[in-house]
Amino acid sequence: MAATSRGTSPVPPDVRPRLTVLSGPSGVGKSTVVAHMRSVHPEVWLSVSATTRKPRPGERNGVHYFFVDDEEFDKLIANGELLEWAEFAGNRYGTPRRAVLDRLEAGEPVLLEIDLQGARLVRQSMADARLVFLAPPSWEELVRRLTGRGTEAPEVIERRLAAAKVELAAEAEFDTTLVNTSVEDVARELLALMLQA
Ligand SMILES: Nc1nc2c(ncn2[C@@H]2O[C@H](COP(=O)(O)OP(=O)(O)O)[C@@H](O)[C@H]2O)c(=O)[nH]1
Ligand SMILES: Nc1ncnc2c1ncn2[C@@H]1O[C@H](COP(=O)(O)OP(=O)(O)O)[C@@H](O)[C@H]1O
Repeated sequence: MAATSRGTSPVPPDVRPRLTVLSGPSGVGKSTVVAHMRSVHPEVWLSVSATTRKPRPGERNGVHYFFVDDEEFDKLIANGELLEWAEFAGNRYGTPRRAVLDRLEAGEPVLLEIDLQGARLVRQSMADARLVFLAPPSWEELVRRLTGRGTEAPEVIERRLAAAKVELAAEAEFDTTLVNTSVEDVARELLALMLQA
């Protein structure tokens, strides 16, 4: 079982953890980097978003996302249960508010993996959040990764690449950029950032 008790937390006692937001274009490797970091440090907590997107093969409800329909998503918004939400490439995604605030109040580092619009909303509502941009080594490599993943139809890939152009242009809004050349290196750097005061 994953270690979750405070005793196994990687947070040094004198550090007050902040909210870290990891963003970057579709296909850059956000999920891969986060999965690697959590395989090495299972005690690091990652917010699980709600989405109206259909699950991909292997994705599990409550683990990768909370998969909901449009009506349920409307209710989450109406009840104020989302810290932020955005529409991305035809689906809606949102961060459940309560779980994030509980973790921060408990003094644990919190990681959100969300899109550019969500990152901007978090910056507005939580001024001390740390925004980390995950960049591809090159545009060609981003196209290769998104296409090579093989999870989206060609027209969905086109929408995501169009969104990627917008996202890449927003890099300067972030506090830090990490270039995803080596998954292991980036995962280590991301954890180090999360544990910084
Ligand atoms: N604003 C916002 N974006 C999210 C949330 N959860 C996931 N996303 C983003 O939605 C986009 C699409 O996610 P997904 O369909 O899983 O595709 P993938 O990230 O390319 O594998 C990505 O940029 C995610 O980071 C959320 O709760 N809020
Ligand atoms: N550093 C890397 N080098 C090579 N391929 C990578 C790297 N990081 C991720 N990938 C691959 O790129 C594809 C997209 O990664 P994924 O984590 O799904 O991206 P995102 O979550 O940002 O959409 C996957 O096939 C993944 O295996």
